[in-house]
Amino acid sequence: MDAKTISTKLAHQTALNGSIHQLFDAVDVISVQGYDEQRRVIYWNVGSELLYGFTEAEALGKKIEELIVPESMRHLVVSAHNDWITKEIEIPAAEITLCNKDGDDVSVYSSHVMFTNQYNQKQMYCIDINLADVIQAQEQAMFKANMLKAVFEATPDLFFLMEEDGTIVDYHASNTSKLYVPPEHFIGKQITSVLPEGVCDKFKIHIAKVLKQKGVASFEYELDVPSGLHYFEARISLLQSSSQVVVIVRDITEQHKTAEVIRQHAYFDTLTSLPNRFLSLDRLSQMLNEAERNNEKTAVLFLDLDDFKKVNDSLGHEVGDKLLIEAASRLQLALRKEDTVGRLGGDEFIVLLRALANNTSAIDISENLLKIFREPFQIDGRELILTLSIGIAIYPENGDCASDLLRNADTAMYQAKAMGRNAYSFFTKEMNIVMTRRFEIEGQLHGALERNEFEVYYQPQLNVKDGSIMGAEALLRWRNPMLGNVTPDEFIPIAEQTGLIVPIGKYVIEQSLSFLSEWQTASQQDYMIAVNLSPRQFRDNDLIEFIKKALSDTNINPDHLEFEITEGVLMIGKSYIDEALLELHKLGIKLSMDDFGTGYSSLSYLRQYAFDVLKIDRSFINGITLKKEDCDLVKATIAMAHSLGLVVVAEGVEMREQLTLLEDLGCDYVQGYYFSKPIPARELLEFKHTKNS
Ligand SMILES: Nc1nc2c(ncn2[C@@H]2O[C@H](COP(=O)(O)O[C@H]3[C@@H](O)[C@H](n4cnc5c(=O)[nH]c(N)nc54)O[C@@H]3COP(=O)(O)O)[C@@H](O)[C@H]2O)c(=O)[nH]1
Repeated sequence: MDAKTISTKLAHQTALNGSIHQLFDAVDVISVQGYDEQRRVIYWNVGSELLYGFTEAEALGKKIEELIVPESMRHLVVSAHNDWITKEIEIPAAEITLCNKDGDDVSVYSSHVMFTNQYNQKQMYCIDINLADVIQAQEQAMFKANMLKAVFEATPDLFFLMEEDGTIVDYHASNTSKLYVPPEHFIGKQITSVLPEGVCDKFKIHIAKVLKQKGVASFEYELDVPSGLHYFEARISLLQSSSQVVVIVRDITEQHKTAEVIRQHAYFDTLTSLPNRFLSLDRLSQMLNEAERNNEKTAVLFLDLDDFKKVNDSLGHEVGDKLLIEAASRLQLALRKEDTVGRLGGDEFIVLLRALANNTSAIDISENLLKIFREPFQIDGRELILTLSIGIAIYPENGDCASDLLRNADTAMYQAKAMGRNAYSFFTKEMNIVMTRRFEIEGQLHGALERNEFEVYYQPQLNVKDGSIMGAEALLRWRNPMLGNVTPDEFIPIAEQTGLIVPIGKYVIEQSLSFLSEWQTASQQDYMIAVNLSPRQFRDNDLIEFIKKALSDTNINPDHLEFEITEGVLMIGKSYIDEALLELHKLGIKLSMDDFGTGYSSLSYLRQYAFDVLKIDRSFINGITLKKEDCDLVKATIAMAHSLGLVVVAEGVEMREQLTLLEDLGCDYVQGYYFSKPIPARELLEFKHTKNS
C-alpha cells in the first residue's frame, strides 16, 4: 500500500470516528494534527512530535502557520483553509514541504479531512506521512537503476530477459551493433525464430534446469555470424519471484582463439604443425583401443632423417628447418587421411597406420615413403637429397601399449641405420636384447668413474728392427659389479653418445701420464704413451688446458705423449677440431692417425694435418700373410706414409709370420697379442721382450 492510500484511508476514518484520537495517540509513524476553525492546534499526536519536533504542550493552541508552514506557503495555506470553512472547497491531498521546529524542510504526503463536531464547530485534521523514507527508497531505486544502466553500458555482454518458454521479453546491449539480429526481430519472439535449432535446444535445456534448481546455469555455443564463426557463453539466472530468466551472453571468440593457440602449442609441433610427441602417442593409444576392439593390426613407423645433423651443421638451422617442413609435408601427402604423421622432435617423425590388413601393407607404405624421399628437396634454390631410416613395430606382435611400440619401432630404426640407412626394418625380439643391454650399460656408466670401476691397461708397442719397447697404448677397461667386464667396443660408443667420454677421457689421460712418469723413472727410458681421443672430447673447451696441466703435473715431455684419432674426427670438419689439433701439434704432442684403411683412408687428411704416426688397422694385418691384396695395401700404405714423413705402427700382430713380413715391408713399430695383450700398469713395469723371444 503506498503512502497516499494509507493517508487517505486514515483521514477518512478520523472524519467518521471522533474517538479515533486514541488510535492516533499510539501511532508514531504518522503525524495527525487537529485544528479548529482558526487553525489552532487542538490535537497533536506522538507522530507529530517526532516529525515536527514540537511537543504536544508546545503545539496546542498554536496556529498551523506558526508551527509547520514555511513563510512562503503561509498565505496559500490560510486562504485554502478559509475556502474550505466558508465555501467547503476541499484542500486536496498533496506532497508538500513543511518545516520542523528547527526550520528544516520536512517533506510529507499530507491528506486533510474537515468535519463538524457536536458543537457545530468545523475541525480540520491533517494526516502527514513522512516522505523522507519514501524519497530515500526512491533514490535508492533510482541509484540501483542508474547503476544497472551503467553496468549494462560498461559491459560488453548482451542481457536478455526471457520467459520460461524462451520468448525474449527485453534486452540490454551497450553496443547494439553486437546484436546480429535487430531487436524488432526478436523482442516478443521465441529464440527458435532467431537461433539455430541446436543452439535453441541448449538454451531450452539450461532454462529448464535453472527453473527447476532455482540456480544459475551456463553453457557455450557457436554461431556463424556475418563476421565469421563466433563463440559465445550464455549464463542463465532465475529472476526471483518470477518465471522469467535473465540470460547474459558473452562473446568468447577471443578466449577461444587464445585457448586454440595454447592447444596448438601443447599438442602440435610449432615448426611443422604436425601432432607433437604427446598428441601422437595419445592418438596411438586411441588407435590401439580401437584395434583391440576390432581385432585389427596397427603399425608404428619410427622415422629418422639420415644425416640431418650434417645439413644443420653445414647449411645452418634455417635450411634445416625448411627441410623439416618440406619433409613433414611430403609425409602427410603420402599417407591416408586415417593415418597419423607426427613429429617426435629433432629429425624424428612417427607414422601410425591404423587397421592394417597385414605386415605387407606396412612394407608397401615404408617403401613408398623411402621412394618419395628420393626426389631431391628444393630449398632456397638448392637441391638437397635427404633419405630416411624407418623402424617398424606392429601391434599386437611387438607390443600392446604406445610406449612399448614406440620404443620397439625406435630400436628397429637403429637396425635400419645399421643396415646402411635409407632402409626400413621390422622390430625383432633379438633387437630388444641389444637395446636392453645398451640401456643397462648406459645406466651403469653413469657414476662408474666415481665408483672407481675403470682401470687403464697398456699394450706395449715395439720397434720392429730390434724388438725393443718403444712405448704403449693406453686402453681403458671397465669392471662393473652388475655387468661384469664390459668391453670398450661396447661402452666407448655409449660414453661418446652420452658425453660421459669427456670426464672418462680425462681420467685416461691423467692415469696414462702418471703411469708414464713412473715407468720412465723406473726404467730410465724415454717411453711413449699413446692415448685414444674421441670426437666428442674435442667439443670440450677445457681439453687443451687440461692436457697442458696434466703434462706439467707429471713433468712429462709433450713429445712422449701421442694422441690417436680416427678419420671420423677429421670428417666432422669443424674449425674447433682443426684448432685443437694445431694446438696439440704446437705443444709438441704427437698425432697418430688410427684405424687407417677402414674409412676413406684419405691421403688429403694426412697432408692437411700435422700427423706423426699412421696406424694400420688390424683387419689388414690379419690378412697380410693370407691375402695378397691386404699385403699390397699394407706395403703401399707404409711407402706412402714414409714418403709423407710419418712413422708406421701396425696393430693386431698375432703371429711371427706377420711380424716378419711387416719387417720386410719396412714397418717401424708393431703392437699385438703376439707380444702382449693390453695389461695392467704393474705388469707392464715387469714386461720384457727380446726380438727372438
Ligand atoms: N676414446 C677411447 N677409446 C678407447 C679407449 N680405450 C679403448 N678404446 C677404444 O675401444 C676400442 C676397443 O679397444 P680394445 O678392446 O681395448 O681393443 C684394443 C686392443 O685390445 C685390440 N688389439 C690389439 N692387438 C690386438 C690383436 O693382436 N688382436 C686383436 N684381436 N685385437 C688386438 O685393438 C684395440 C686397439 O685399437 P686401436 O685403438 O684402434 O689401436 C678401440 O677402438 C679403442 O681405440 C679410451 O680410453 N678412449
